[in-house]
Amino acid sequence: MEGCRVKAIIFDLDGTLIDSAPDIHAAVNRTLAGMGREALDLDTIRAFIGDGVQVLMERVIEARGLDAGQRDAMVETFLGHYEADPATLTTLYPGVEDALEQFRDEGWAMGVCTNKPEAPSRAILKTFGIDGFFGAVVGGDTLEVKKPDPKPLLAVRDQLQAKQAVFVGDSEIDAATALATGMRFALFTEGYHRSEDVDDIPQDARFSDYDVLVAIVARLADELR
Ligand SMILES: O=C(O)COP(=O)(O)O
Ligand SMILES: [Mg+2]
Repeated sequence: MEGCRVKAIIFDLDGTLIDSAPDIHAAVNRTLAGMGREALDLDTIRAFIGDGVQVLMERVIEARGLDAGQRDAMVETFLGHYEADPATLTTLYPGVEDALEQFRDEGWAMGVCTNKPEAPSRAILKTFGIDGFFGAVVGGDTLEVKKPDPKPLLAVRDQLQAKQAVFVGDSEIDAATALATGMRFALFTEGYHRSEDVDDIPQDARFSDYDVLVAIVARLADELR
C-alpha cells in the first residue's frame, strides 16, 4: 500500500553531508594556539569527530596531555572559533545536492540528526543553501542527550511526522543509534569512521558515491513495508 511506504530519510551531518573536518581542525588548533600548545594534524582531528564537542575536546586534551578540568573552558573557546568561521574550508560531498533534490522530487521528508551543536549546524546548512531541504534538524545540544542515545534520532523522525525512516551516517555512533531505534542504516564509507574495516560497523547497506543513494534507500524502505 502506497500509504505504508517509508518516505522519511534522516542524515548525519559531519562526514556524511559535509566534509567539515578542515574547519573543525582549524578551530581546534586556534584553541590550542591560544593555550600556547602545539597544533594537531588533520587526520588526528578527523578521527576525533562524531561524538560531539565535549568528547572531541576530551580527545584533544588526551592527545596534548592537558588537564581534564579545562574541558568546558576549551569547549567554549573552540565553539567561539568554530561558530565565527564554520564553513570556509568545509565542502559538501560530491553528489549530495543532486541526491537531496531527487529525494525531494520523489516526495521524501528529510531531516538532519547530528552531534554537532544545533546553531553551527543550521548555519552551515544555510551557507551551502541546503537548509530548505530539511523539515527537522536536531543537534548535539538540542536535547539533554546525544547520539548514540536513540532520542535525538527519534525526535527528528517525529518532527517529520514519519512512522519509519532510513538513517544515513558515517560512523559507529550513527550505526549504534540506528540500531537503538530500529531504523534501517546506510553507511557512507567516505566519512569519519574509526574502524579499520567498514564490515565491522553494523549496517543494512553502504555507499561511497551519492549517485547510488536514492536507489539504496528505496530498497531499504521497501524492506520495511
Ligand atoms: O560534531 C561531531 O562530533 C559529530 O557530528 P555528526 O554527528 O554530524 O557526525
Ligand atoms: Mg558523522
